[in-house]
Amino acid sequence: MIRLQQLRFEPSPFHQLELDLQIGSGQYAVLRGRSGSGKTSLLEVIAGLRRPVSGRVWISDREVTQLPPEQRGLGYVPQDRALFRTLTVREQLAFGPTVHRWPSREIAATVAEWLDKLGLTKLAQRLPAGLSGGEAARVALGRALSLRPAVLLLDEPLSGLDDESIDEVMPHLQALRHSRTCTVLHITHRQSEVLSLADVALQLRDGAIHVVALPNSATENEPPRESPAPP
Ligand SMILES: Nc1ncnc2c1ncn2[C@@H]1O[C@H](COP(=O)(O)OP(=O)(O)OP(=O)(O)O)[C@@H](O)[C@H]1O
Repeated sequence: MIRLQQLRFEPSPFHQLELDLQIGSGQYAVLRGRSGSGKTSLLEVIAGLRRPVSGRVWISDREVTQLPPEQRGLGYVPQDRALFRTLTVREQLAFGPTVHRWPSREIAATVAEWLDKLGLTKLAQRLPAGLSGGEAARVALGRALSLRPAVLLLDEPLSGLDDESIDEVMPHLQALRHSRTCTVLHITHRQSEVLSLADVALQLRDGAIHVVALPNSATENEPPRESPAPP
């Protein structure tokens, strides 16, 4: 669950806004907004990388507004993916659990699980420089998921990918949606990603987060289990 209460943040003009939002546990929310509307800044506030001017951030029934990023229980895939240049694919996935001092057997098991789920096992020894765009996107996803976060923040996870690479990554995002194992907030410019993935479609516009109606095709089999609070 992600809950934002009367959230105001820098840079200007966003410090004049008060954003309210609730995304229910296990829901996959897709947020659109014009370039420069503040989507990345909002994700950074939720992740703890940018301090809000005022307001509160809740993750899974726990207020995290004052907590550093690593104590918030979330995974974050930044827009540029920011893979570690000198770490292999296996080491990227092991990074979070290692920093959090998981037992080595548990680290090995979770890394093996995510390498397998994301189709990365054969690439485990590769460095990021040797990866295609679709492979790098899957590694960034695996690095964020290996800590089993309650909340996953995805900043344009398919940006810069050609159609074939999108087809390669999309099934993993859809599997994540259907697994209901974590609450996802996914930023995009593309309506196609809303239609393929969203339980909840949101738009950042005129200083507020609006809930956008989804065509039946996106929800016909699986209606959202909980509606976000009205903005
Ligand atoms: N550290 C900063 N200092 C000053 N201005 C900033 C800073 N970071 C972002 N901005 C500005 O805030 C505005 C919102 O940026 P942000 O990256 O959050 O928008 P966005 O909706 O994610 O855009 P895009 O879709 O193009 O990625 C932009 O005008 C940007 O130039």
